[in-house]
Amino acid sequence: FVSKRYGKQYRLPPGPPALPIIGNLPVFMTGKAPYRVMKNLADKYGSVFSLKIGTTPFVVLNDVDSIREALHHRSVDYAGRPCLYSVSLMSRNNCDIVFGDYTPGWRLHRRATAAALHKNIRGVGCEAMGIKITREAEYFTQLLMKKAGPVVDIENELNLAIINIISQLTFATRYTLDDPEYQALVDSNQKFSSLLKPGDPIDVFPALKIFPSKKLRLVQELIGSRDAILQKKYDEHLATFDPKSIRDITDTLIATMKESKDQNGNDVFCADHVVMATWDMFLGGYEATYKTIKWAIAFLIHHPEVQAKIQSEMTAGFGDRMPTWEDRAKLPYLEATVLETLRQSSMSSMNGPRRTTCDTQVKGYDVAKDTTVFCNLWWVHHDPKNWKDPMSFRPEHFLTEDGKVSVPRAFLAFSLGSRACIGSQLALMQLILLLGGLLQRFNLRQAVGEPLPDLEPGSELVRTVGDYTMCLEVR
Ligand code: HEM
Repeated sequence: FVSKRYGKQYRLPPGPPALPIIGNLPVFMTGKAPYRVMKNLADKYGSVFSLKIGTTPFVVLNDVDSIREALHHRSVDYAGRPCLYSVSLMSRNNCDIVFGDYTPGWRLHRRATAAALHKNIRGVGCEAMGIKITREAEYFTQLLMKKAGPVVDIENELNLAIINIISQLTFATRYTLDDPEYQALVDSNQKFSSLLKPGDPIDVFPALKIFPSKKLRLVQELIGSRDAILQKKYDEHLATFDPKSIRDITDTLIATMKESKDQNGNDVFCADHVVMATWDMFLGGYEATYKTIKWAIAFLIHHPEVQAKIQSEMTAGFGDRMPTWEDRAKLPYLEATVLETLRQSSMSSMNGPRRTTCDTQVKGYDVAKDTTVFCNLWWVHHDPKNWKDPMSFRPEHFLTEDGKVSVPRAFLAFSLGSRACIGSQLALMQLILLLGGLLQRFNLRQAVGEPLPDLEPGSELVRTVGDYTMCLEVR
């Protein structure tokens, strides 16, 4: 595993032999979930190993120490994103945060968007997000009251609650279930995430873009339907913008856009950056949170004893009213249940792909500039070296003996370093307040005559629990 370049010796991570042209692409074609395949390769080659997909080099990190070293201690070295052709189309040539590469312009964009998000969460010049989410939890449970019964599907109501939280934050707008704009927003978000598949031929061999393909047609259709909403919202905000009355994140970002100039007086933050940041709010804020709550409810149906503990905690803390963000300190068991859901589900199983921005190292191995790096968060969250009884759903993984919340260093659901999730606080607020509100009003039980939710997801990179129904018992 020692290679020589320009007379210098490099110690490269080991890995399976690669075929000409396609490299190790066949390892992704077994039908097995990629994070399981990576764990099996780690057993054979060690927790840091390398692969090639087409001609692109990949390094996969499978243990908490190497991930912390790379993403935290060498944060900037690992802060790039690989540029995928399909993604650059969707993100207006990488003008967004999630997919954009690590450049001075991107850093400004991320800083401005994170600042806008935190101002709106705290409620600087507008109502704080905690209040909005508690109110949304109230609407959510009122809609469910009409549906309670032995076999209930809550998908539509849950979708609506989360879209409404994100669209209040982003556009100061709420929807009803029958609003066509709401339906279009849900459809375009769900279809976009289904297009983000690793190893797609168009991304491995971008020269294929000259041939018509179903994927590219779908990407173009979805860009059209997404922009019909996001661009329209931006145009409306710009036309009515008043710096003395900031309504939401879009206004906060428009204010930043109007102020941002580089040393030569050129604009460095344009309309595309604002529109793509609003897309990021939906990509992260809606999709990830929706999928995690769906996981949480599935685990809770399997574990009525966990529901009972959360309900007693709420009764002891503040009676039978809806929980607020100020109640968080009184709800350690609920918070631990949310963290355990994030660990067990490991929705973002391999983290976002990173690109090395320079020649660097990890665990004593050399990693060349422009290597794509994946982190096997699923395995770190299930490795018995890190967790006692890792396959069981136990909120106690996140509690000290005296019942206080404690987050172990192997918990990486929101990633680490200069590209860590900017929405982790908002995500926790949504998860704690929506789940708390739901359990305050209902017991969640196995649907009568139906199986328990299936907790084994398919083989996709984004681990998603399948659809299920439940028995919703009013308390
Ligand atoms: C349960 C909910 C969520 C989970 C599990 C989650 C997890 C993650 C993960 C693993 C990353 C990848 C970071 C990396 O590449 O290292 C990420 C990135 C990101 N998340 Fe979240 N996230 C959630 C909710 C949110 C919310 C609510 C927002 C905003 C409203 C958000 C916005 C973002 C953005 C903008 C990025 C890109 C950061 C960058 O590339 O610099 N996320 N998230």
